[in-house]
Amino acid sequence: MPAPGAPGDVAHARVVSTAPTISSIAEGRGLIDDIDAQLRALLTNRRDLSSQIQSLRQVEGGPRIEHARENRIIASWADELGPRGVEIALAVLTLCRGAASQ
Ligand SMILES: O=C(O)C(=O)C[C@]1(C(=O)O)C=C[C@@H](O)C=C1
Repeated sequence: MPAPGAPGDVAHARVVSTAPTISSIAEGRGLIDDIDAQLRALLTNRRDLSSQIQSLRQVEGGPRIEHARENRIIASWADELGPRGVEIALAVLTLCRGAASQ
């Protein structure tokens, strides 16, 4: 396993909520819609970066999938969000690398 901070390591920093206190449903929904748009943009960037990494590894003769790295990623999501975090991590990985069997 890579040393903390080394390439390949997974950040485990705890994220603290910075959500403001809202005074109406419409305000809250507006903020949620903004967050969802940011999440989609982040996921699009993540998918593109993941695809480039997979291609670089394959050019070097390696496998497209790296299970040890995925396990560290899943663990970081579990640390932060519990069992639902694991589900999200698996969905993110499926979005970014397709089905694991490919
Ligand atoms: O970090 C890598 O080595 C990647 O290829 C990226 C990524 C990911 O999307 O997080 C995708 C496929 C690998 O199995 C592991 C992780």
